[in-house]
Amino acid sequence: MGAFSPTAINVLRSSSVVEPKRHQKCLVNFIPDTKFFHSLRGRAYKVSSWANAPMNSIQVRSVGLWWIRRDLRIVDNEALTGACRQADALLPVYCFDPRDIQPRRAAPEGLGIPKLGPLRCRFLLEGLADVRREICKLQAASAAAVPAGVHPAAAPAGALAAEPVDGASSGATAAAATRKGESRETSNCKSGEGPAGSPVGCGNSSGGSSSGGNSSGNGGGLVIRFGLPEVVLPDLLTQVAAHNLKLRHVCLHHHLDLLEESAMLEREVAGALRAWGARTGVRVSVHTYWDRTLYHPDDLPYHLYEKASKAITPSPWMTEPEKTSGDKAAGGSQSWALPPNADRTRFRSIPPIMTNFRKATQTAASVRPSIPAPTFLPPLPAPFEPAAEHTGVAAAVAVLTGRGSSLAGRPDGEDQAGQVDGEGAGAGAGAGEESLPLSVGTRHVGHEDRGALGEVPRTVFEVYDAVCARDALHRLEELVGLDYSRLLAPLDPDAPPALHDPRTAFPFHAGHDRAIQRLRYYVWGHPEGRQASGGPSALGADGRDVCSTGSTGSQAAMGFLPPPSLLYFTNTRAQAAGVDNSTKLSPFVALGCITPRRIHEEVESVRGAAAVAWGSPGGRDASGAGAGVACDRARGVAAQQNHAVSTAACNRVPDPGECDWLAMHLCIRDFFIFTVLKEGEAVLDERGIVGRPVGWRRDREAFSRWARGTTGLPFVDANMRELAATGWMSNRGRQNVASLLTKDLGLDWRWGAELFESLLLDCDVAVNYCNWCYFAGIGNDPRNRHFKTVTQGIKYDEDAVLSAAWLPELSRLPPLLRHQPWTMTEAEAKLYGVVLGRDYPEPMVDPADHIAQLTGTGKRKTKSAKPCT
Ligand SMILES: Cc1cc2nc3c(=O)[nH]c(=O)nc-3n(C[C@H](O)[C@H](O)[C@H](O)COP(=O)(O)OP(=O)(O)OC[C@H]3O[C@@H](n4cnc5c(N)ncnc54)[C@H](O)[C@@H]3O)c2cc1C
Repeated sequence: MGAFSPTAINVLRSSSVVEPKRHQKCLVNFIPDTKFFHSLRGRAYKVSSWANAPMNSIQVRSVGLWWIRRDLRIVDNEALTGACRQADALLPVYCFDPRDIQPRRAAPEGLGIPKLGPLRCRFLLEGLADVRREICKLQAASAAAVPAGVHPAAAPAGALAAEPVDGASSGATAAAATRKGESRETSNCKSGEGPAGSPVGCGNSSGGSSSGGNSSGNGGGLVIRFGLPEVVLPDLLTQVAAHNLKLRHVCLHHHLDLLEESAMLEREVAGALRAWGARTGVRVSVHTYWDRTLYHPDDLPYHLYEKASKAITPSPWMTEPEKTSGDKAAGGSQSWALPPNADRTRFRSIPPIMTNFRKATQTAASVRPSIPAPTFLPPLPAPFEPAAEHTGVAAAVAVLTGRGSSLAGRPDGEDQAGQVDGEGAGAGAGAGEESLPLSVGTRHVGHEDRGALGEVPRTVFEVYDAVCARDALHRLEELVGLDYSRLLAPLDPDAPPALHDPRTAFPFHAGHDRAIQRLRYYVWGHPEGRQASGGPSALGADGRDVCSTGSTGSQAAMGFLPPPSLLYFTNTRAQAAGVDNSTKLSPFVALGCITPRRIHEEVESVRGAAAVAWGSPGGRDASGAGAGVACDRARGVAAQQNHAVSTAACNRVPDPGECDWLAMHLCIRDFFIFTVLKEGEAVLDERGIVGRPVGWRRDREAFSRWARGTTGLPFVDANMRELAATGWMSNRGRQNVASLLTKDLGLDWRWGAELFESLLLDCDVAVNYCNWCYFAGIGNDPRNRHFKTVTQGIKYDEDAVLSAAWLPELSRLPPLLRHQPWTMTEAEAKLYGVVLGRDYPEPMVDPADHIAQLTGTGKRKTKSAKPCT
């Protein structure tokens, strides 16, 4: 008798009593044959054979739909936590939206290159594979934690209790037991995780056969689709509704993005889901969250800004936004009618000068604490739950009916065929039970029709093909002179991640754990965050490790653990080369692998330890003492924070000032984002934030030399080639190449911004376009940012490490000549075998304009730290 006990079978049989209002759910599943009946309100329904109902699935009444955007993490994710809170099932969905990948502007006005270039696309695929793995682990752990006989959604974490398959308690037990079995199987993926952290048997990203999944990737995880979210999401819900006939409530949870283009998309998605709800009678609600900044928009000290910016006249772009009935952001204290990305008036008082913003904000606002990952994930709803064709419930159905376990359900939310009175079942979106349209179709859903989760594409080229962006990719390749198919190996979930270019300053792969590892390495000196690949920092002309403060693996093995790089942050951040000269956290932040507030938390805990070590919250006391004596205390504080501080790290406890320096940069990032919220699309406009017309040149040839790194100015060229090949460029490099493009070549700054947008691993449209506006002189910063690029190179890449790594044609030259090859004498040219104009281009602009008198090294004075005794 399969998994059902005789009692359960009796319950099943007796359940077919027709009582529409109270036992709708029973009607759906247990009326023996198709028949018409009338509800208490007089509506007539046709109900299909119960054998066709989706009996092998746990029927859910509410679904939390987590629309994953730039929040590829399960820790500190309010959208995920919200979606889990009151749902029987959780449906995490990621959409490759063609609009995020295709060009921002078509040629010839724009560059016609993909917004999402291949390097960041690859980083995104890694991030997706990582979050999928994390979800999968948590799903497995949640299923394993559910006691037999309890629907997983009824387990802790506040999920609403959901009923198991109607009346079939032992059936539910069987289902739960099956889930347990599955979870055991899938939880193997934890221990079986390969060296790359790749999933094994967890619905792996290749979609290949694995112990926990099937070929459609139904071993758990998230749904991955190509298409417009406003179309994809309702379609998925239609599938869910077809298999969950008791579905009453769908709650969409997502983080907000920036700019009007995103606000519009979010409105469209909410509208499409509400329309779907109106058609199907399922109540739809929408909850939005904000995670883009360190400080939450609700917490900013607007009153202080008002004071600071009394004299400011609004820019010509500042118009009142149309008031719409936006969704109130969930999560407590939202006191605004519109979400932040749709309400520019709210940010009117954000000071135009960054220092004013930073000082007021850091003085008066506090950072919200991060939130942990949910301890429990509701299961995926049918038909996306792990394959259950052979589960106890399905087997019992087959036995009872004498038929196979083929399924039927609502084939399509729009199909109201069973509603013979023609009354719109969904007329009352948000209506209660009575308006739920009952099962109508008799379409048999075979195995091949089960919801496939979808796979993480193995190559970036699959992504471009799927969204018709191959031509755009070719244009990019032509522009930068690279063939990305040679640079980017496919993602292999069963192998360690492909090696980066050994010259890269960003030798990291996406993922939350990797972001945390990097953060802890940087601020605490945790050795596991040290990367094997040293980047150009290891390539100093004299063999010296110029910027990196880390140790090699063998040094670590000998007990020489690295001091935290944070110790040197103020000194090294401005440097143009090196892995550890700066945190390298921006790509993780941009993709949402980690939040700025999580970084801030770690920095604050270091500050706690540092303040103790230095004997004062402000850092070193006047005598310069205070370090060594307090190392033990520092260790104690760190231990309380669950950090093992290495002896070497303890010997070099950072001055709290270093912590301030890092926190300040996170605040600078906020400034750009809030400026964009204030100024809106103006940051994308040719005339920029201040609305100033400038006659930008549109010389393709000149732009192409800049993009390929053949301007003849080695510091600029090395940076541009590094960007094209690795997706990374230091802040120093970005400033110099932007200055050359806008101030010396006078080329349209938006071309530069578009190329950066496509190539940067850390591209954030607000930060990128705002920075470009500033360099183009059309931001609202009064400073004229015109750089002497040759001098800058000598100052911030003293040993010409970058040119050595990226300009092989100059690598034979000594550092000073690598910075200024045009100064070679004939004898030197002969000696080194380099002819300007043949091996390396003549400078596009007069190099004399790029040389200033050097006034120092440009490096801050290194603070000495006393070792522990
Ligand atoms: C023309 C131009 C374009 C830029 N485009 C981007 C972009 O698309 N995305 C992006 O994140 N940064 C951008 N930046 C800012 C800056 O270059 C990078 O944030 C920084 O280089 C990232 O390296 P890091 O993580 O090691 O930063 P660190 O120096 O270690 O700083 C820590 C964090 O502070 C923030 N931060 C530091 N400097 C800045 C800054 N100038 N502006 C904003 N945030 C900052 C970042 O989140 C960074 O991760 C741009 C700068 C310029 C000049």
